[in-house]
Amino acid sequence: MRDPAESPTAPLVVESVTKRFRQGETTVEALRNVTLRVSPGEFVAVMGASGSGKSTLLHVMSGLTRTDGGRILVEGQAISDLSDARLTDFRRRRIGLVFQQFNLISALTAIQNVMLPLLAEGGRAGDDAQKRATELLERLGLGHRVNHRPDAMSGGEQQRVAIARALVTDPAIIMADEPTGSLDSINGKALCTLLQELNEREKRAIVVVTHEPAVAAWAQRIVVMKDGAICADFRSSEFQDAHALAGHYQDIVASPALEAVR
Ligand SMILES: Nc1ncnc2c1ncn2[C@@H]1O[C@H](COP(=O)(O)OP(=O)(O)OP(=O)(O)O)[C@@H](O)[C@H]1O
Repeated sequence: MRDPAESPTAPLVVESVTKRFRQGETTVEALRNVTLRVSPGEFVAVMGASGSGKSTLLHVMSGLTRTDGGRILVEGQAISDLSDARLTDFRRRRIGLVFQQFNLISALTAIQNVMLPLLAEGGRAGDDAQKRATELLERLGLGHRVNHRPDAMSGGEQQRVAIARALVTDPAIIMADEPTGSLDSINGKALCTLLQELNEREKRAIVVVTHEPAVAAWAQRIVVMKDGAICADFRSSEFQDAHALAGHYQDIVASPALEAVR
């Protein structure tokens, strides 16, 4: 019988993943046996205190960092089985990555930044790539910024360019690491609204790492990490508002005797 965890329709499956780092004489267990399944069209927020392992989890899920044990499957593809070159190619095509610092190339215009993942592909180069990048920028309200360089754009605009770049290959999943971390509250809220629209209208699977309950409240499901393990997994709809959700999250983080839920 087929293992349901290997369903090709699951955009992301994390199976018993471990990751250790050497820090001088000691070894830090950044991820301890983490298991997580993201269903098609699901919007998941990963929360946790500083050092709990959120960024490490995002890095291994996206193939930026190799695991020490366990498996990561993106659309059924075990990314740990891929060579470095094939993993780089797979990540470019199937995973849309968004970072706190936008990570745009400053010498390139907005449209050139968005086209980059397609140009690396070769097949969709040229007019097609330009058309798709223009459409995406227009859809994200940046039609008037197509030929601007990042330093001539606001933080909110730069992050929308980064989202357009993440979407341009029509990836299986969007993964974002503190995407509102460099934005003011108005632009942060606009970014969350955009992510929610992409999730609701286009059924995009999204995983956002954040330490802010106000950001996590936009997701349907919230997993909380503590000491490298998932210690809570609940739905945001269980809470009346972001304030109530923040209270629950603080209780979880403050609780001394938590056991991993998975
Ligand atoms: N490259 C590295 N080398 C050594 N230790 C690391 C490395 N990356 C992470 N760690 C350690 O792994 C643990 C988890 O770190 P991680 O950055 O994933 O946490 P985080 O929850 O994302 O924290 P923050 O919210 O502060 O970014 C921490 O103890 C951290 O010091």
